[in-house]
Amino acid sequence: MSLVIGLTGGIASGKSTVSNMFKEMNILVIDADVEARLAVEKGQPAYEKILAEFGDNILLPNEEIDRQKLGSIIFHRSEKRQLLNGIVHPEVRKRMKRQIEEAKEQGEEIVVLDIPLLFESKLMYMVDKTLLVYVDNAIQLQRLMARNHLSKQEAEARIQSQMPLAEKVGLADEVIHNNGAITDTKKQLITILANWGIKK
Ligand SMILES: Nc1ncnc2c1ncn2[C@@H]1O[C@H](COP(=O)(O)OP(=O)(O)OP(=O)(O)O)[C@@H](O)[C@H]1O
Repeated sequence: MSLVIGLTGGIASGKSTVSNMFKEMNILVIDADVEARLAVEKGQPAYEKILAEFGDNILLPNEEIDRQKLGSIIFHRSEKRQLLNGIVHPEVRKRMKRQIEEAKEQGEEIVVLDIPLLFESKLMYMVDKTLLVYVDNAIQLQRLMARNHLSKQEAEARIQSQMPLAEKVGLADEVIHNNGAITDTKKQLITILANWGIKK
């Protein structure tokens, strides 16, 4: 069998926590955020395109793209954000597809794609099953404030800029409720995998 699982959630909902559980089970995880970083490295197709659009003042002294600077440029300018996404997203999709193919060739039966914006970017076609890591809003707020040292207001603003987790619940094949202890989260994961025919 071969199964591609799309893992998603919201900010600080517990995606990395669940992704680490997959890795501990020796299941390959492809991380969209990592691929997005690699896709804009010097020498990659997106690099020259970004320079052509944004100019070389977005470069660091080592000629790599200053992603923070780029982030601040696109933060308040949606047309620039769309332009950048139009360059980077197709490359990320290509990289992930290539890795899925390579993994299958090497006999991997299960591959996880960790994609924070799986539903927003409508990438469901890339996976066989979708798995959402859900937390209640109050816990999400607490964990985000603690992890990123944010005020309540800052954390709320970040959560509110995303598609509500409650809305994502309706789109996912399976949901892990990550409100409780990590051990409980792990149990839910094992049950879901068993439902999908995967024994770990
Ligand atoms: N069940 C849990 N109990 C207690 N703390 C948890 C639990 N799950 C996750 N956390 C903590 O909550 C924070 C957010 O979890 P994690 O980093 O896994 O989320 P994420 O969805 O990957 O976040 P992001 O997409 O924002 O990087 C982390 O500090 C993590 O250690």
